[in-house]
Amino acid sequence: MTLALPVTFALNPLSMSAMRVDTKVVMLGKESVGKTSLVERYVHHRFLVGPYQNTIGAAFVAKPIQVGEKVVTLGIWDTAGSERYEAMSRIYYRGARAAIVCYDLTDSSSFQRARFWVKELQNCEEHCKIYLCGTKNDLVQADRSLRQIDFHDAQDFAEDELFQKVAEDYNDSAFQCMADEAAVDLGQKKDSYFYTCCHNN
Ligand SMILES: Nc1nc2c(ncn2[C@@H]2O[C@H](COP(=O)(O)OP(=O)(O)OP(=O)(O)O)[C@@H](O)[C@H]2O)c(=O)[nH]1
Repeated sequence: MTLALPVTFALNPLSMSAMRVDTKVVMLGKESVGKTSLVERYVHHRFLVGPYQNTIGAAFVAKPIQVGEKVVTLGIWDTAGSERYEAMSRIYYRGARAAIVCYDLTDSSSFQRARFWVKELQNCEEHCKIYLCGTKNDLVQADRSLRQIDFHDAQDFAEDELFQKVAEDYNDSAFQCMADEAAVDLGQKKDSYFYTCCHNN
């Protein structure tokens, strides 16, 4: 089966409403962690060498992906990592069903920034699944002393958040039971998960 070619844009999210995508995915993380490179690598099978060019605002790419018998088209928003664009990034993650929060394995401050985005998403986008992604693994493989975020710290963070989520969901559902008895509609239940992965260009 053939897939349509991906389409890339750098424009306003509101103007994308005409394009049919099955689900919205947002890339978040500190500047220079490698969000654009990750998307480029996956969508266009290339790794751009040369001077680093920071993303301004955000870039959009629609990527059809074969999943069993179906084709699922992801609408991927690659946001700018610079704190200067933080307010804009909030616009781009709105309504996202998945967020890939990236941190650079060789930059501890990028992990702090990843924590910031995770908290933000948990507070503001309750139906968004969160995927934590450590980048630049090739640098760590070449020189282990470059690693600034221990694998277990990242794993602990994901697991702590996971169990925190379980407790919160339990609390919500217990509260919902009580509220149901009192015939109060509390809306939809929270749905948030963590995944960890390592990216190696
Ligand atoms: N060695 C190595 N370098 C990488 C990797 N990913 C990205 N880079 C480099 O890191 C720099 C930043 O990469 P980008 O993909 O532009 O980072 P970004 O997160 O999109 O940055 P912003 O647009 O500022 O948010 C570039 O010079 C890339 O070549 C990787 O996996 N390994």
